[in-house]
Amino acid sequence: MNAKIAVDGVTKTFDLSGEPLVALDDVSLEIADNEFVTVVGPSGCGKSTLLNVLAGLEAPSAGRALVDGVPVSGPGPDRGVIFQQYALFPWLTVRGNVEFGLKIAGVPKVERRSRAEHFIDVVGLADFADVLPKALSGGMRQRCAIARAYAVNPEILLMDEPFGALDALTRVKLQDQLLSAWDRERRTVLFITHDVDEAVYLADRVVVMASRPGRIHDVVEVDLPHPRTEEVRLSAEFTALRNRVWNSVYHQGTVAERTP
Ligand SMILES: Nc1ncnc2c1ncn2[C@@H]1O[C@H](COP(=O)(O)OP(=O)(O)OP(=O)(O)O)[C@@H](O)[C@H]1O
Repeated sequence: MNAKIAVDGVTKTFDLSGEPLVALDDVSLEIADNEFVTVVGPSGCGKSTLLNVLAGLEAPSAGRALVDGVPVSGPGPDRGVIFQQYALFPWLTVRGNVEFGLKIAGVPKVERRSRAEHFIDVVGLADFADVLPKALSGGMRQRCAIARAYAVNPEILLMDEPFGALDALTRVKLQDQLLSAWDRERRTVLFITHDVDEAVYLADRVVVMASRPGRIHDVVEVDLPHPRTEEVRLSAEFTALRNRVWNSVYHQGTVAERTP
């Protein structure tokens, strides 16, 4: 595989009140250019730590994270990060928030405006461009955060449970919007979730992690067709994959015991 992202034997140990805590134990993973990979696993298995290492927010204790073959040494404009809590500036409008990253990147005003407009439209917020975040619903705020991340044109999107705080209906809508944005503007995506359905619906590949120590337990290829639609979501193929991932997440002991 021509890897866009490579995680090469990454171990991350934290100091927990004087005791070492192995959050990631010798984790290796390759993600191809424009691939959509989701990560699921029990609480505390190291999903966010893995994402933070790739974002350059945490340094590995051993091993390396590489982007285009270059070791990650800190955050960079090639990687857009979206967290569960939409970190919008409350004093800026939707347009102002989306333009902010472009301003920092030194993009001239006219281009800033047209790029922001384009991505606000992509996430379906055109009618709310001049509204402050306090007047938006949770789902709209998260769409604004996604537009902001997309606008700076990062090659990689690192998303840490971006829809975790939303109700089920909004979540499904945002999954569809994210996928249609991804169909139009392909990116390499690493997307963390607790939701097995979400993991399967969005992904080309689902990585299942296990805890204590945090490690990769299973990798499931998702060969469902694109565009993903309600028909795909309700198909027998989707259900079979979902059951497979569910068993891998919730019956890890059983699977491991069967492995010689
Ligand atoms: N800064 C830190 N200092 C000490 N321990 C940490 C730190 N960050 C994470 N940990 C520990 O590392 C382990 C993995 O945490 P991480 O947040 O990566 O898991 P997670 O799979 O994302 O969990 P969740 O699904 O609950 O968000 C946990 O046991 C956590 O307590």
